[in-house]
Amino acid sequence: MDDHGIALPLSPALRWENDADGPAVVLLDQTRLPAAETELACRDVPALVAAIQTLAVRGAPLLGIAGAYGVALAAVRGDDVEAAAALLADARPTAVNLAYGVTRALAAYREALGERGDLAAAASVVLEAARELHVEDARAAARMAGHGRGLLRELVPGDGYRLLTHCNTGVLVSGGEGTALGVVLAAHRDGALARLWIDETRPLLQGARLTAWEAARFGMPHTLLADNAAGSLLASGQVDAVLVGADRIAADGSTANKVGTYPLAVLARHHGVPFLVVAPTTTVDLGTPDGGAIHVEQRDAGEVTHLPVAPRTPVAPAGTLAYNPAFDVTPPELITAIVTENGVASPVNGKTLAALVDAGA
Ligand SMILES: CSC[C@H]1O[C@H](OP(=O)(O)O)[C@H](O)[C@@H]1O
Repeated sequence: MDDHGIALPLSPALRWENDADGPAVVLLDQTRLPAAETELACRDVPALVAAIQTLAVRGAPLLGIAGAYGVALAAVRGDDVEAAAALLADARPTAVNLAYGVTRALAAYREALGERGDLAAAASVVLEAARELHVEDARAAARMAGHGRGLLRELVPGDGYRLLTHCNTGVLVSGGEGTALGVVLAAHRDGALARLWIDETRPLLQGARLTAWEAARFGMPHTLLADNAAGSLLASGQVDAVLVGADRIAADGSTANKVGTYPLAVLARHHGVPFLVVAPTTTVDLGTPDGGAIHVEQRDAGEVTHLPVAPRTPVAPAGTLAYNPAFDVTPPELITAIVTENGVASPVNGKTLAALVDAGA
């Protein structure tokens, strides 16, 4: 429930548990989807860090929530909370939300400990801080969906939207119903979604494995495509808008998102198709001035040379070198609008973006 007593749809991707086996951050293991829906109970911070690094839990807003619960897990266990927070914040570099969630939880812990000097009391305070972030993100997801559906009504004549998305941005990245896919879901619930085109999103196939799984669960009309087919699809006139998420939005509106987003933005601009980024203001990092200052995570070559699902069949000869940036950066001039829980920034620039961040302060 949110603070107005309104039932908020909380994501199935992550929950806190403290049962006979002790405290745990319980995840829907995203490395096993779509073949299996299995839970992964992280009972200490090293296990949660490993889950973050293997993308058992992933997606910027959800990483922030996981990081905050990780600090709470260390506190409840009586571990070194400062050391645990450092491990969590460094688990993945690009999504600003992870460091944000960890920092916010750690600040709550430090304040409580300073005031009361009581570890148990501080542990309950930081757990409540994690829960607050969780609900805030679910509320932000609902508000982004509202702003996004309004923008689509302005941009796309009639109903029957044909929307293209990249990677995965639904319940599996959120405390609630997601970012970009949350907007698509709202359009679907309005009866306005004719087709969701899903980029498979090499190399880890978040689109094929996760977005198609979410679209099927919600009954959305959807079609999967190889990333390389997006250009001819846009050229064919079958896409009314492209919607993507974000991992870090710099102060000038430059946006880091899953690799393949930047070429999609160039294609969308070339074909005159609106390109929308949907992200909560916790993904905006006014301390990072522009795209060149964003640290893009480089990941293991094995993710490119092997399929991402068991038995991880090699698709290249042994010893093949691979270039595997997890993200790329789209400049603000290629982005039609950034949709946040506080409203829409368009044109995308430092002024319109800062106004949305300030609106939530
Ligand atoms: C809206 S957060 C989802 C965002 O995170 C994904 O990256 P990863 O799967 O590596 O966590 C991708 O960039 C999505 O757009």
